[in-house]
Amino acid sequence: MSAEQTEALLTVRKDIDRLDAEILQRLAERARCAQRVGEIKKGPLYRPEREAQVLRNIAEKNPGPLSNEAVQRIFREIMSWCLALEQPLKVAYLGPHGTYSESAASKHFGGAPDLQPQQTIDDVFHAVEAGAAAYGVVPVENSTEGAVGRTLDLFMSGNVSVCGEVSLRVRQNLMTHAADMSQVKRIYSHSQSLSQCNDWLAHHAHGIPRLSVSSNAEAARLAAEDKEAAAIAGERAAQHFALPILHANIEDDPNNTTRFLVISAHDASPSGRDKTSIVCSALHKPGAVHALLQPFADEGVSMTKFESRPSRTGLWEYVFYVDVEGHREDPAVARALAALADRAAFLKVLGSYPVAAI
Ligand SMILES: O=C(O)C(=O)C[C@]1(C(=O)O)C=C[C@@H](O)C=C1
Repeated sequence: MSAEQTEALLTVRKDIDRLDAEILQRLAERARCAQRVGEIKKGPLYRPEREAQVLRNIAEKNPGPLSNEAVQRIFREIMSWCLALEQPLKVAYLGPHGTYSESAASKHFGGAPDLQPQQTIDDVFHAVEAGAAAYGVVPVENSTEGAVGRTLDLFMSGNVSVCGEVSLRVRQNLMTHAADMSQVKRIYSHSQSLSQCNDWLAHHAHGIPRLSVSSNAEAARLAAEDKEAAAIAGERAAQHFALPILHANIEDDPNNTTRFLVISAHDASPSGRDKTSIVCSALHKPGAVHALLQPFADEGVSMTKFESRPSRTGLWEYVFYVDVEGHREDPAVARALAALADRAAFLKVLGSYPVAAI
């Protein structure tokens, strides 16, 4: 580097040091404000609707050159650590360490909460119902694989509300200590991940046995112990088990996305851009399903999801999981829900929550 370049670099770094000191002072002021809010507030300290508003506001005011996603992720962390000053959060998720559910929990709550891995989706519901964790994160649908049936069934029988959603772009990677595919004798993964990589496996791993295990993280753990094995899992699992990624992004669908819901004892207040999730059942007669959903059309409320599942109670043949745009307190949504309650054999409002901001 020339003397001139060294000089220029020193000047810019001085600016960076000065700005960092200013940011730090501002962060301290912001954290003290959050502490004051915590003293004033009644009820739960975590406010999903307020966090969504802050994140949307940040994207609107972003002057660049950092992307909206970049600044939102930074502010996600700032709020996470400010909230931790008010109250440290416990969040249960479908473990073990390294799963996509863990990534979803971090994406939604930031780095501050105590993330508690659970063995099954049932355990996540139980942890929240028993109050062992204030919040839980459960997978609900994947763009390639469809609905996660167990989660839907537990919403029907369980006693929790939905207070948030997280959308996670799911990238699958083949990770192994083997030097190349010719040395790989078996491939472990969760059955859903194996089927998300069907085409890639047919072309690059033809004839290698695929072994389905309880989670991608478990697959990575097994591959870390066996030089002839590979796992298909996310980057987080590769990092956790120090497994080299031999082939990255091997999912067949370039837009492979999993949606998670955040569960707790309460739902969220209106944020201005919300969704409401319900589960309902129609009376057993012709045209009943059409009639059931008519109130949404009448009130101009858009449906963003409709999923039917065989009822497990024996009382009704099918139950329907429906997401609509808007909060249950919005007048049009409230009227539609009241009309639906009149004609449904069964209705449970799972909760209203902000549309995922990041
Ligand atoms: O506004 C509040 O209620 C706060 O507690 C502050 C704050 C924030 O840092 O902006 C922190 C936690 C809440 O979940 C929402 C927002």
